[in-house]
Amino acid sequence: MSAQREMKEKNPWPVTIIIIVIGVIAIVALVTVAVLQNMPLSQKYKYGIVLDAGSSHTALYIYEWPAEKDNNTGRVEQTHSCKVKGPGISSYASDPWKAGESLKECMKEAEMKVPGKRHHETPLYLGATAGMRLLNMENGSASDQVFQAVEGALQKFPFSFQGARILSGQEEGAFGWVTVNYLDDRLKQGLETTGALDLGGASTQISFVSSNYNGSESPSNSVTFRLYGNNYNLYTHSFLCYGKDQAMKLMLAQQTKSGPETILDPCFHPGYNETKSYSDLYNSPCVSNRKPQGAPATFTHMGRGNFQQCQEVVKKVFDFTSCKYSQCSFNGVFQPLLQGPFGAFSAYYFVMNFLNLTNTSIPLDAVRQKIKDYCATPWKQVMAQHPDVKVNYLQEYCFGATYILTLLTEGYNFTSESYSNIKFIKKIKGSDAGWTLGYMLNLTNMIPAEAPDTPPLPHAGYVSIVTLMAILLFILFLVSLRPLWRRCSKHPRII
Ligand SMILES: Nc1nc2c(ncn2[C@@H]2O[C@H](COP(=O)(O)OP(=O)(O)OP(=O)(O)O)[C@@H](O)[C@H]2O)c(=O)[nH]1
Ligand SMILES: [Ca+2]
Repeated sequence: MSAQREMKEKNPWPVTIIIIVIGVIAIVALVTVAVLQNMPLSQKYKYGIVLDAGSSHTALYIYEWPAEKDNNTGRVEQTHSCKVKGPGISSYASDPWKAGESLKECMKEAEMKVPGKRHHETPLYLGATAGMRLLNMENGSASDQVFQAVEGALQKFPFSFQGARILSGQEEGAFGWVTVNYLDDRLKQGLETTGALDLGGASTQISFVSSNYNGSESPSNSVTFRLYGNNYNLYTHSFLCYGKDQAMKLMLAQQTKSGPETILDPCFHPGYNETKSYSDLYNSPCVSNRKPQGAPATFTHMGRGNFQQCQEVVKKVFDFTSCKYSQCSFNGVFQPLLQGPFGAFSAYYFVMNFLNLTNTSIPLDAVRQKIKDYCATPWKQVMAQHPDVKVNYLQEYCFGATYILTLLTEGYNFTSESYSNIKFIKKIKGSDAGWTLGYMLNLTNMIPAEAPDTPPLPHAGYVSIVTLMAILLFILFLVSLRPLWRRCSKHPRII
């Protein structure tokens, strides 16, 4: 018995095994804690809603981003959009209450799409563009009443309403540029940026970074940003009255100067024949001062379908005569040298997509030929070929395409070479191109001025290093116990 006990006491292995077991448990516990602590929490999302109150219609966009990554990059995505039925809010000037009512259907949709528990913290913004700019110029109190009606309607929803306001042309252009470059991940990576071309119904914007522009030549066209640690000096200009619908009014005003009863319009298809009212045509501040005296109530709008002649009329809506700067686009507006790739959206896309002309590697001459053939197609044939396209859109593609080509080449000075730098786009990675996302990112401070600090190690690397260090420490600990074992085995203690 006593010999057996002596053997046990001489043998240090049971102690060693206990130490090893405790050590292994400690390592497992350490690694588990490290892994759990660093695991992303179950994904929770935050939301933001922006209403784009454009001249032709209003659209609602819902954006979503992971709750812990407000300050991070390239993570905000559009999850839903809703097109408000009816015209833009500026068209309700004589019945403002209806402007508010018109938004309710899309707002109810937003209530369903955003999880209930996030409603009260979800910011809701309404930004109005050129339609309201024109109404405000024409009749300030009517514009105030429309805003009152719209605000009243939006406040009834459970979101955090942040107000409704008119965006300046600079803001509209700059936020469109931010959207495009944010979605393309160009800002975070400090890559060459993409210019933005937006063609709305009542105004159009051009925004790009040009290395020979520092803002000094025409300060009103300059917007500076510091985003993710990079400085940007953006050139931007918004041409009020040069959106597709108002430009058409300018073009028709050219043709009705003398107050004729009939016009044979080269920008409309042969066989097109509609009676239109002079007061409707001249109802906007873009043309109201040009209304011919003593014109009849209506005119017959007939189509001729001649692209070259259409180009001639369209050119007349631009003023190329005066420029007090080193270089201009048109109407005496400064524009630096075009630079880099461009994304062209809204009506640029609608029109070019309809005509299968979104591929800009097609030579400009071939593009012109295609538009020429399309314009010359009889109206009856066009309608028969596109029975499911809204007639209001269908009748305007000939003018739309001619206007786009003229604006790009004669207006902004794109050449047959630089035309291929343009991409006609609708969406980027699932989000619509337009000013709304950039507007929300700005108002929620979601783009930091400085590049965010990133952890020096990726998650897997961090876990491996912690594990390795733990094992190493444990081995060191065992080694440090060795003299103790030796002593134990040389001088066994006998109880
Ligand atoms: N073909 C076609 N045209 C469209 C469509 N949606 C809008 N448009 C037209 O394209 C032009 C520009 O539309 P938007 O970009 O929505 O213009 P907006 O935002 O209302 O106007 P702004 O306030 O000037 O920005 C207008 O003439 C619209 O009537 C569409 O789905 N198809
Ligand atoms: Ca717009």
